[in-house]
Amino acid sequence: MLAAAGSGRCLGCVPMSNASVWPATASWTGGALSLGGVAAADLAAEYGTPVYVLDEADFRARARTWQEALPDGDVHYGGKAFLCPEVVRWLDGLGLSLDVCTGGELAVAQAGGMPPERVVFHGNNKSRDELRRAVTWGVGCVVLDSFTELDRLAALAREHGVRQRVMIRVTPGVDALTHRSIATGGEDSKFGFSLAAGHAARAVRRVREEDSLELHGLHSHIGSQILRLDGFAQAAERMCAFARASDVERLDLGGGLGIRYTPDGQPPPTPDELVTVLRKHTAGLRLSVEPGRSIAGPSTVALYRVGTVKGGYVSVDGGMSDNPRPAMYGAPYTAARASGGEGAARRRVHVVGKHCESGDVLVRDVALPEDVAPGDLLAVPASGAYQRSMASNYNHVPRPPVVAVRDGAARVIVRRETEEDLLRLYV
Ligand SMILES: Cc1ncc(COP(=O)(O)O)c(C=O)c1O
Ligand SMILES: N[C@@H](CCCC[NH3+])C(=O)O
Repeated sequence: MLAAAGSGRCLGCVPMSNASVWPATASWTGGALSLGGVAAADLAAEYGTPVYVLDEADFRARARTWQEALPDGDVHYGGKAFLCPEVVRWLDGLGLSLDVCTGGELAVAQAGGMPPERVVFHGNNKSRDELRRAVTWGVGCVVLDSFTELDRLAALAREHGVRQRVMIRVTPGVDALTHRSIATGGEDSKFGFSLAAGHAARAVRRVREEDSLELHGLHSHIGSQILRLDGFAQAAERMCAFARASDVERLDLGGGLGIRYTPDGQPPPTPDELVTVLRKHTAGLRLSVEPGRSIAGPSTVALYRVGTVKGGYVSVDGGMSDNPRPAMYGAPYTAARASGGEGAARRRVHVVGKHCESGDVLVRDVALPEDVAPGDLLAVPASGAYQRSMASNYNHVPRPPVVAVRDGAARVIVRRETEEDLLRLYV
């Protein structure tokens, strides 16, 4: 465990807000970054690089902001953004519920001791085995995504003598104005039951015919990294009308609120602003939401060590294996030197990874100190969502650890993968 950053001087502390790309406890002294009261340079020396540094206070504060925005509803954290047993324990302590979408995420929820009744199980292709595990563990709710699954779950619940609570995932036919790979509410989608085609209404009827299923509510999720409220409002209006027509009292309107990745990026609406829009249409209904990125994303900074500098290319010791988002979605990021040395003139460079393709760019066209050099530490903020959770072993690169920082102390909550871990997989 690391001790507090030496200087104790906090220059330019960045308050937690939707306008900043740095976590709540980030501070800069002489161009050197500290997080949670621990110097980035010390974190890199102790835990190596690349490393994800998670500001626990920031994560917790964002979770609480959602709870405060919806005091008469339920907040289910979208575990796909980032999950590990320690985070499950934080969520449990805070009183949040947890959305999981695979057997693996279910296993992490169990390992972290989440009460099963606060777990919601999503997914468009849950296997019989996954459903059995959910039913026998006693998950609070399964979100049905197809008629095949409806039959499968009804039979399993009957077999186990359980009346399983379910929600029906509805495709509201809404364009969320986000990258097409992460838009999920449009008519042509692999997710859910179409509202327009009447499949959602048929699913409601079918669930009500099954003694082993209890209709708990309706669900929609229109996509992710959404920065405008129009799509949410449209979905809320349609879902609310459908809920009233179907005599259903609970509505889960999913996650999807975007975050800011770069200082000049569009600031996202706050949870409060989003809930206000949802509430306009859903008065009288019990509402739940499933934020993932907007809690985990801003909490974490990725630290990399510069290995080579060649013209406009600054190569670091990670890349698309620890952050596939730029390559997959053209996602913008920013970077800053974290190891000190303010005031130098700047030049525009690309921060690139160590993988064997040209698309392995972590940050495109960013201004870094002109004298950026091998050995420098670079920090990439807004790295908490869909990075460690989507990391791969491309080129047999082991995945980085996650280190939580808080009140001047650091501790590993996900250990670094090793080459031995990878070699153990092979026969
Ligand atoms: C069903 C469901 N709920 C919640 C989320 C979390 O979304 P976000 O991380 O964008 O808040 C997702 C992912 O987009 C999802 O598919
Ligand atoms: N993986 C996507 C988000 C997926 C949302 C999950 N339903 C991203 O990195 O932006």
